[in-house]
Amino acid sequence: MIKFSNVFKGFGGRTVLEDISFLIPDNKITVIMGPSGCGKSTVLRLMIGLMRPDSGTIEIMGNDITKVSDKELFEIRKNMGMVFQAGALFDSLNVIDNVSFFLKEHKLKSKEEIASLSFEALKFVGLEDSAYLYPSELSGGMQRRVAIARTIVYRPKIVLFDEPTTGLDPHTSRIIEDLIRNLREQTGALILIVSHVFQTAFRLAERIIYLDNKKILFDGDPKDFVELDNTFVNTFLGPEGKKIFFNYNN
Ligand SMILES: Nc1ncnc2c1ncn2[C@@H]1O[C@H](COP(=O)(O)OP(=O)(O)OP(=O)(O)O)[C@@H](O)[C@H]1O
Repeated sequence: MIKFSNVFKGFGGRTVLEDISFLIPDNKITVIMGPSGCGKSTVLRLMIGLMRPDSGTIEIMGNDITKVSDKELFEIRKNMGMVFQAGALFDSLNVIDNVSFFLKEHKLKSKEEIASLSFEALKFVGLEDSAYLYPSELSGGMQRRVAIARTIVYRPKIVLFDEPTTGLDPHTSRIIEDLIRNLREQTGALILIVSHVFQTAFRLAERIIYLDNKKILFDGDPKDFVELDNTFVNTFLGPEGKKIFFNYNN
């Protein structure tokens, strides 16, 4: 469970998040949506402790991370995985070494266990035959799949995705979306996705949090979201967004 309570965050005197509160349960795929610049990435960065709020509390699995030491934060973060938008792979390492990097770096398992867990993660994303290729030899979609394998290899209980399908073609986006759904089904992990791609949001979301104008304007069922008559939401979705939702849900 992730819980934000009365969180404020600003940069250089400009407020980006104003009195944000929400609770993300373990058993649902939650998607945070909102226009560019509304603070979605800031929410993710606060969640993994990369930055601290100006005020308010952020609980991760019952621990308020705004009050813990760096060492305690590191322990809590072992339960969290973040799949970055651009994949952020190490170009000088092949696929399997990218996937096993974190486990090796922190000496979390024996050599044999690391090898077996890494191949298992690669198999999950369907790339076991690409283990010895380098990132430059992979398509954009394959790079994102490696990034997912690299995150799930240490079995985090919470997996955060920053724009997982932005810039991908519809077919590749579907592969990534199916992987995210399988991940939830097979591991029961809490999945939180930040996305402004309507297709991805509406195919995956069991719950939507909509952020705009510094506030949470909606938190609930996707069906209620598209039916909401709110000026900000109407502008964001437009007739096209609503059409996409009803295409996926009828
Ligand atoms: N480290 C920082 N220093 C100064 N301003 C920042 C910083 N991080 C974010 N901001 C500002 O905060 C606002 C929200 O940024 P953020 O990246 O969280 O938005 P976003 O919703 O993720 O946008 P996008 O969808 O375009 O990625 C923006 O105006 C951005 O310029």
